[in-house]
Amino acid sequence: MGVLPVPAEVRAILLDIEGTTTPIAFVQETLFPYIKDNVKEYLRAHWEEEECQRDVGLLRKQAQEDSSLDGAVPIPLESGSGEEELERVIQAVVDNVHWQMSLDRKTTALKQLQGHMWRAAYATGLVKGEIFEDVVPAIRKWREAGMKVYIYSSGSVEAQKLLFGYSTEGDILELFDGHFDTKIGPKVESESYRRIAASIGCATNNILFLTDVPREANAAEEADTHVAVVIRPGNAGLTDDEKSYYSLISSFTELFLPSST
Ligand SMILES: CSCCC(=O)C(=O)COP(=O)(O)O
Ligand SMILES: [Mg+2]
Repeated sequence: MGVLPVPAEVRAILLDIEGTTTPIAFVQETLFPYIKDNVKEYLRAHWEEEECQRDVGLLRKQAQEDSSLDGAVPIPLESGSGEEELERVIQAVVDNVHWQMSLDRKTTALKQLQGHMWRAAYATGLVKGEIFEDVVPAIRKWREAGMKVYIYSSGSVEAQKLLFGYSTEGDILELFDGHFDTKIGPKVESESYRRIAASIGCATNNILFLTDVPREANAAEEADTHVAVVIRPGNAGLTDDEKSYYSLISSFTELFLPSST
């Protein structure tokens, strides 16, 4: 087992979810198929609700921005009433969601809808958020040492709270001091890490960001945030350059806090 000393100036640990706290397989083989299989039925059942209409509005706006992309799927406005017209628009939303998911896009519009759809899957016990076994004990230790702990995922804050609120370890939301999603900015842009630091009320170099994705680590580092790349079973491989450049950990237990005994 390796040991990675945490710089003394670090006051907060910022955690990615997929590939860091949680197996990629859980997201790709459980959460995402649930959306693909249920989106049409969900839209039919919730179409008249304000939240659903807000989600569709966001998806429509995103579709307009995406109109020049290969394979993009537009979402028309409902013109008139009637079952057939409703089905036409719903089918366009379904096709748009499937298209975005085929590219694993991280748009806020897609992530908002996904978060709302997973509510029922978690609440009925169909799905439980999977978490690597080292995660909870390590976070407890960090918190005892006075560290603040935050989540930053492309998954919406609502989706994050469901995953940790209905997890294989029970409701562990109390372990986190806050949550960030793409509303603060994309994970591959350094400005997002400056905004997160401002929101936490610290300097960017008071934060250590743990992620499986080198592009995200690179963006955080550009903002002067400390980073470590997490290697978990099922994660994408790293290049030799990435392996030698980044601090790597394969378990949260490898982080060594200055005050740890
Ligand atoms: C928060 S649960 C769903 C995860 C998700 O939708 C996703 O895109 C994962 O992105 P991450 O930034 O956690 O790698
Ligand atoms: Mg990730």
